[in-house]
Amino acid sequence: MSPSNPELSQPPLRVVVATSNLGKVVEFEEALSGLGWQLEPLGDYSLPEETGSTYAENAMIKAAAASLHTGLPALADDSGLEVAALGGEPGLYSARFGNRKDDHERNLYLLERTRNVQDRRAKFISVLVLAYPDGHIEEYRGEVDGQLLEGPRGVGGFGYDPLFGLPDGRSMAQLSLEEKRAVGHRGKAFDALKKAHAHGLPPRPTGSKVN
Ligand SMILES: O=c1[nH]cnc2c1ncn2[C@@H]1O[C@H](COP(=O)(O)OP(=O)(O)O)[C@@H](O)[C@H]1O
Ligand SMILES: [Mg+2]
Repeated sequence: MSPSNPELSQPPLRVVVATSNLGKVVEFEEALSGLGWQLEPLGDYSLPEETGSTYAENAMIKAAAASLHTGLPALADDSGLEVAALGGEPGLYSARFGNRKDDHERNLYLLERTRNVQDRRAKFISVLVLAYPDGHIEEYRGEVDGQLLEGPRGVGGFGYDPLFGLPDGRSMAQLSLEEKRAVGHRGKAFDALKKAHAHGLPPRPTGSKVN
């Protein structure tokens, strides 16, 4: 390591993971290992309500609030499942679909709502927002197409993963963390983020844009 290289002499970029969803925390850590960032937990801080009308707005609300609270850059994800036969439901409201209380109940409700439905097309969408304390925002999006299964398969992942079928016949819950990152919506959004931050990018100078 040459001390004359300013990038290598920078301390690691500290980034707050602005989610209280444990499934997402695991995926953030796995996906970002290798970037050299120091990921900081959200701690006791409660994120504001998702009052936006798009995934990007919701992710921005969460990331900006966490960044303001901590004085550090903060990374948030807003994501959802869109089922073609339900006109894109649950979409933005995936986390509270049918007012069901947990992932298991929401999956049962989804199966109920799609019983005897022939068109099983579904897609997962993730939007990641990295917000800096000075108000600068970066946004990355990823999507994956699949088929709603007739019943749950697999025990990995979280949320609707056991009901989300991939072209190879497996459900998203049957993939390892690495496999889900390679084909999944959040993994694709992370790929875009990592591409923009390749070369061990140091904290961005105020006012300039990274992507
Ligand atoms: O990778 C995924 N697999 C399965 N379900 C997911 C995935 N990503 C998001 N979801 C579902 O969509 C919901 C999106 O939640 P949202 O991003 O609004 O807030 P959350 O971080 O509070 O859960 C999750 O609670 C989960 O049910
Ligand atoms: Mg949401």
